[in-house]
Amino acid sequence: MLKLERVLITQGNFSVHADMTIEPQKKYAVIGPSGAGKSSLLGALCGFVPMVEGRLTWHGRDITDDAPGVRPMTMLFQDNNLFPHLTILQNVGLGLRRDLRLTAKDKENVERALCRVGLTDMAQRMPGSLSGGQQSRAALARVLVQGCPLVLLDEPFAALGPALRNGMLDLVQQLVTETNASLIMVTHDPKDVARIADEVIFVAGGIAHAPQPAKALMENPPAELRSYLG
Ligand SMILES: Nc1ncnc2c1ncn2[C@@H]1O[C@H](COP(=O)(O)OP(=O)(O)OP(=O)(O)O)[C@@H](O)[C@H]1O
Repeated sequence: MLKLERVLITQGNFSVHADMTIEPQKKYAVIGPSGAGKSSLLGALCGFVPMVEGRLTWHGRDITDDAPGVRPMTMLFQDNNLFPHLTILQNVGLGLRRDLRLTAKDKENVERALCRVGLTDMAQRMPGSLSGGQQSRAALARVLVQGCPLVLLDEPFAALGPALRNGMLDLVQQLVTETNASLIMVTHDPKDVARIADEVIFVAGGIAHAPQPAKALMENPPAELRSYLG
């Protein structure tokens, strides 16, 4: 499990506190007002944003100062981060090897991941020749090959239409279940919470609140959450 122990995350003058445990094989939605610190929280977990106090542990091991690349997590951003000059196969392969010297087994893994997201026929295409939804699938395949126990998504499908978005959310849900990963996903949409989350991390007023069961929290939100939900 991942533990945030009395953590303080800062970005310039902004700061947010967090003290919580992320359990294995659970799905968490991170919600809260704009500018509350949701992206900062995910960035800090990945090692892109500094934790100036407290510590982060993974199965009891302190990983607070570990470089992003060696942490047990992978993050999918809204723009998918596909490299335009590389094929879809190469983009997914980067999830396994940065120098793209893929072994036969690596290639098999990449092809299996592409097949799992329905992109087998697109392997040799460039990202620019794919639709937004297909690009999202390719980015998901790259997350999949990494096989990380924690998958972090920062509003990854905000640019897609509602039907496609829901399809991607369902696919994410299936993939994290199949790989026994935990999911931590920032969203602005309460419908996403109902669709995907076991637990909710509510971020507001300088605090990332410890996770609470999604259904009970959304049915009976405390005042601060109620005013956010409107
Ligand atoms: N690189 C940075 N330098 C200084 N301040 C920053 C930086 N990045 C973000 N911030 C500030 O940190 C605060 C939290 O930003 P963050 O992006 O984490 O919020 P958020 O809850 O994800 O917002 P949104 O829902 O609008 O995406 C904001 O006040 C923002 O201005």
